[in-house]
Amino acid sequence: MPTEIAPRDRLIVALDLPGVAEAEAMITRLGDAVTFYKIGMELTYAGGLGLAERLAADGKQVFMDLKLHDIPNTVERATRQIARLGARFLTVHGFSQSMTAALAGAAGSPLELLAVTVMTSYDDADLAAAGYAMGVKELVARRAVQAKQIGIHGLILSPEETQLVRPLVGPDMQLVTPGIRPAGSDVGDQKRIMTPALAIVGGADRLVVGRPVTGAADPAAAAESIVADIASALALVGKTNRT
Ligand SMILES: O=C(O)c1cc(=O)[nH]c(=O)n1[C@@H]1O[C@H](COP(=O)(O)O)[C@@H](O)[C@H]1O
Repeated sequence: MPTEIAPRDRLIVALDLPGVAEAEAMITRLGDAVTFYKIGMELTYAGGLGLAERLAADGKQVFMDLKLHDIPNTVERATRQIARLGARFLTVHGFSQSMTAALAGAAGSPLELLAVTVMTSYDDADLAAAGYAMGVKELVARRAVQAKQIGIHGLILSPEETQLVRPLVGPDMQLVTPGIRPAGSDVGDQKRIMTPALAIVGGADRLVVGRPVTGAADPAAAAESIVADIASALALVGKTNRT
């Protein structure tokens, strides 16, 4: 059965910062406002693996966003190493070989895999330029179904596709959406975006938010505001208890 997720645990803050000292300072500023952190490529390449282990040991939930994609042997062995950190989530690009290999590497560990469908900075024109003969929605749907068939635990997609994808994958896959922009915040390089409340109303289980929190004058207040939006949106749709 799906378990309850508190509104606060639905906010994942992306620690896209240049070093461990900056990340630790941000974590201190955020305090109890944030329970779930994402460590991506920038911080990992700046020595962030130890921080991931410390955060997990301190009781925070950790999402390693390393977007694995390589030959199956490499993906499987890399996943096995990452599983030792104590993180909850790891991203893998939504290609069948990589998803299958990552699942093998995570076997026997509590690590849950999230398949990246189509980056939220991409639109139909970007896919066409990369040689794809289908648009964003079609490719997200195709990769979502493949991920489900392979046994992947959840998906990274934009909030624009959650309503399309949920019926394709059933109730148990976690739909995790970056591309979150509170009203009035800078869009930056994102192309498929939505506010926190609308993303939750549309069926996102968890929201990944970086710059609107870490770049705010008061990051803890920005996080609390998003958590409040999530709680209101959940109340609106009467959905407090599903994953
Ligand atoms: O895998 C991700 O987390 C991810 C996938 C995607 O399609 N788009 C996307 O923005 N992300 C990540 O989500 C975060 C979004 O950050 P902001 O745009 O600053 O809120 C960044 O850490 C991205 O690496």
